[in-house]
Amino acid sequence: MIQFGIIARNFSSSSAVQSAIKNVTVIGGGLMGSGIAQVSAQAGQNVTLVDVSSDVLAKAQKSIGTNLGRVAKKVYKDNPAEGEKFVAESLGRIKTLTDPAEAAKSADLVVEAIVENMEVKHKLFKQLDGVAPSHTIFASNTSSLSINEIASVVNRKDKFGGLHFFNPVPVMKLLEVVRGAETNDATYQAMMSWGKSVGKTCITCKDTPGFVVNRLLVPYICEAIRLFERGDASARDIDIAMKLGAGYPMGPLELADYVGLDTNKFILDGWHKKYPDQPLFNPIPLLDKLVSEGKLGVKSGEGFYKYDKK
Ligand SMILES: C[C@H](O)CC(=O)SCCNC(=O)CCNC(=O)[C@H](O)C(C)(C)COP(=O)(O)OP(=O)(O)OC[C@H]1O[C@@H](n2cnc3c(N)ncnc32)[C@H](O)[C@@H]1OP(=O)(O)O
Ligand SMILES: NC(=O)c1ccc[n+]([C@@H]2O[C@H](COP(=O)([O-])OP(=O)(O)OC[C@H]3O[C@@H](n4cnc5c(N)ncnc54)[C@H](O)[C@@H]3O)[C@@H](O)[C@H]2O)c1
Repeated sequence: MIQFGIIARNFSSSSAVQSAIKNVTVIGGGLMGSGIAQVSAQAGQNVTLVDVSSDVLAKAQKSIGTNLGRVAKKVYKDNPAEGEKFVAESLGRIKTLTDPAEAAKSADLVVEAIVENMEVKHKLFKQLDGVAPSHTIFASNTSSLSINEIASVVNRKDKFGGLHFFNPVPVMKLLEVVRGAETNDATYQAMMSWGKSVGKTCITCKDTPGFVVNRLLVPYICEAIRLFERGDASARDIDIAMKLGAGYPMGPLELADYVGLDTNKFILDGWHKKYPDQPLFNPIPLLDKLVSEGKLGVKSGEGFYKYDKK
């Protein structure tokens, strides 16, 4: 029910926050990009969703339609015709393209949600910097990479920041707004208002590893894996403990499976390489083993638990 509140706020005219940003280009049509496109379109913005794969774009449009339907069913439960109109209009605001450069030409804001790889992100932003209008703000949804390092390849460093959403995007209420070393006040303010306009509660973060949430969440998940690895408690009991004893919606091992064990490992390895003296970032043999066996969590059908393959 709490989730419902925030979804409704996305497009309720009485509480909607206005943003000067009207045209948003979301690059990467996977799990996060499709969610970011959805909440933007729900909030009345013109969205261009870009992916290198047209199959991914078709899948994204389908899942956005399904998720908008979920929203409509709840918000317009007494007025199904209005609900259908809401879904059709929101979907109508999303166009899809496979060429990021073309999509950036008309953007006020570009939100990048592509693969978590510095080189690939650099290549993309370098290309976009040459074609996007000078007023266009660039933002990355990176989970664990440095915003300053991503921004290092563009000229518009003052118009570059982080917009870190959480999975599932339509449900999770937080947006971390990351100020890089050179992000100027106007860009920061524009990112904050845009975040509010898409229904999120925004917090301000510095460009430190994991910002706020992942800096706390990743070591917490890792400690749970280590606890399980030592044989101190079963996976089920660890998860029950944190749900019933600490009020978390998911236990840490369920959450690790949900986020993806490969993603957890990628973040940990990256931080370990950069900060070898921080014991919280040390590699975890059990995590390495599960990933090497292809046990990546929900998406692969098995991690700490078994799942029906999607
Ligand atoms: C690693 C990265 O950088 C950062 C991250 O993203 S870290 C991960 C952050 N995410 C979390 O911590 C998630 C923790 N888990 C949760 O909050 C909840 O378990 C959950 C929201 C995922 C699911 O909630 P749960 O009550 O178990 O399931 P369910 O009843 O199916 O869903 C609750 C609501 O969310 C909606 N929902 C669930 N999954 C959804 C999805 N993928 N898309 C859209 N809506 C969804 C449901 O429709 C339902 O809406 P309602 O309450 O209005 O009816
Ligand atoms: N999954 C999460 O829980 C989560 C949460 C917050 C932030 N993030 C971050 O968001 C980003 C995306 O994560 P995701 O889980 O959505 O990944 P994903 O694999 O679901 O989607 C990434 C998409 O980007 C596309 N892509 C790759 N290179 C591209 C390019 N050059 N141009 C256009 N499209 C390209 C891929 O085809 C793929 O569809 C990553 O930086 C990740 O760290 C992920």
